[in-house]
Amino acid sequence: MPRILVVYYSHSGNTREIARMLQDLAGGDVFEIQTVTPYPVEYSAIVEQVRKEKSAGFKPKIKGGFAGGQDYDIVLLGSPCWYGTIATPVETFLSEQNFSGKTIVPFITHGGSGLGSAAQDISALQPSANVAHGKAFSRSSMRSAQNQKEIADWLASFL
Ligand SMILES: Cc1cc2nc3c(=O)[nH]c(=O)nc-3n(C[C@H](O)[C@H](O)[C@H](O)COP(=O)(O)O)c2cc1C
Repeated sequence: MPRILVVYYSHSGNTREIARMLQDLAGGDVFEIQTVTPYPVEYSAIVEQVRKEKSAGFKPKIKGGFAGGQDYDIVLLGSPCWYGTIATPVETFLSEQNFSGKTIVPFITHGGSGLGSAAQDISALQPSANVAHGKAFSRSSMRSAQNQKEIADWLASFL
């Protein structure tokens, strides 16, 4: 049985919900990435703040507490889609960890963009990991029973 880590960042709860479903089905450990300074709750405020941060190349500081990158075989890595890719706190996390030789499977919740460039951008930050294509979850349909079956089938395809 592979050793599984579910690690994710979630601002408004969607990615957290998928992370919980994955952990229920696949088992393993869970780690939630949290920023030191929380982002504003209001949607237009966070969208504007992140837009400015990205154009300035700013990476938010995250809370510590995870040091076990080499303890797992499969890392299910969850993020909201922010501007067509993984959220900046996930970029910070990846830039601080070592998942070389490990398999990273992205799962992304989004409002219409799908996976965007998540897999390529994760590979750029963890060049020695095997990064799978991953799975996108639309925030409007992620709670459907159909989706729950899809999640179980998707996990069964690589576990
Ligand atoms: C800063 C920011 C940027 C976003 N950019 C995109 C985007 O480029 N494409 C998209 O489909 N959704 C985008 N969204 C919507 C989120 O991906 C979507 O609501 C996601 O499910 C939120 O996940 P969470 O509840 O785990 O934070 C953006 C949301 C935020 C806050």
